[in-house]
Amino acid sequence: MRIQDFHHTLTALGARPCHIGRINRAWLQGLALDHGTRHQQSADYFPLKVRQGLPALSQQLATLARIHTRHEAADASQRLLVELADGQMVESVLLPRDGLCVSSQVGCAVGCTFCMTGKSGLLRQLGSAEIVAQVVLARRIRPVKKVVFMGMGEPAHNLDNVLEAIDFLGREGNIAHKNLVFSTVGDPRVFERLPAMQVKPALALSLHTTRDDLRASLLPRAPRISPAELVELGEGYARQVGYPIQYQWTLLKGINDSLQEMDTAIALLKGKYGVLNLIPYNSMEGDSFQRPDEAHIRHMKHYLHAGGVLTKIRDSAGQDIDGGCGQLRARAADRIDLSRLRRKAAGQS
Ligand SMILES: C[S@@+](CC[C@H](N)C(=O)[O-])C[C@H]1O[C@@H](n2cnc3c(N)ncnc32)[C@H](O)[C@@H]1O
Ligand code: SF4
Repeated sequence: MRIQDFHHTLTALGARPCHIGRINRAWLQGLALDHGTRHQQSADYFPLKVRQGLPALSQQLATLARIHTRHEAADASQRLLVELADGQMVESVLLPRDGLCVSSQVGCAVGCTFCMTGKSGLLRQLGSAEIVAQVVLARRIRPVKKVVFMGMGEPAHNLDNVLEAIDFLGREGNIAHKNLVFSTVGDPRVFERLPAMQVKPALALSLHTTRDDLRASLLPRAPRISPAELVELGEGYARQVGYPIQYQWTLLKGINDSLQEMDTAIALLKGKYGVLNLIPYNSMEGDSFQRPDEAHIRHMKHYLHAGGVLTKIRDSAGQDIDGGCGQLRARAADRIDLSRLRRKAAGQS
């Protein structure tokens, strides 16, 4: 379901923009849709037909997403396995300091070799209302002031829904535009659409290496844009919006953690309006990748810093609870007959 469908239904019931605005804000705060204010009860505010239609609409929104399981981690993050109306599952992660990581797709077509979400391929897109519903669920647990699109899926492959959700959260959801973070492997459409948005999100570019050939093998179905070109495009966007690009670098031992790689990263990123996030690989069962040793990761950070690149080490949240993107879902899917969900996604009975 898209947010615009929700709004069309309200308009058909006779709701005016001011009514729709109030209903939006109630939904986004996790309150009842007919929530009144201290000064004005809903009966005095909404037209009768709107009031009569709200219970059915509330029911529809409530079934968009519900918490299947909740896992609290030692680092104050919480992973939510969220069940959608058709039984598909996605992950949302409540991050420390009022952040939330949301999913934009069930599965992902890019197929990064180190990512659990990529293993299933794309099962289906999330509607914009399903993306926002993850924020609503999280807000019932604790405040959310930052939303990062770093959960399951490639936002650039579901642009209309993701941008609609960003616009809605930025206008009505009380979230600063720079606190909406669009994370992508990079796609020409991103650099056409984002600069034209009224709500311009911050951008995270999943770079992982400066080498074209290595990037092509790690991210097999990402658009073929060279790392140098990606950085140039990212720099243009960062200068336009006034907030830095976050370059993501999932650290894989012996693959993209050499000092030679760091030297080329310095050559590419020094002087750029960005920050490099080193994300130590979060291991999946039965794979061949490893994260580099702690001492090497710290050395890399200092080396990059000394070379003039602002660098941070970012562990995936909730290391003790299947912290890698897609791992919770994968475990649950082992238990709930994945093939049935695949048939459902393909529209077969
Ligand atoms: C899951 S992706 C979702 C957003 C988008 N598809 C992207 O790649 O930027 C968010 C980030 O998680 C990282 N990631 C995926 N699997 C990981 C793993 N096993 N360990 C560490 N980081 C991982 C990716 O490299 C990416 O930077
Ligand atoms: S890292 Fe991002 S683009 Fe790659 S498979 Fe995972 S979700 Fe998709």
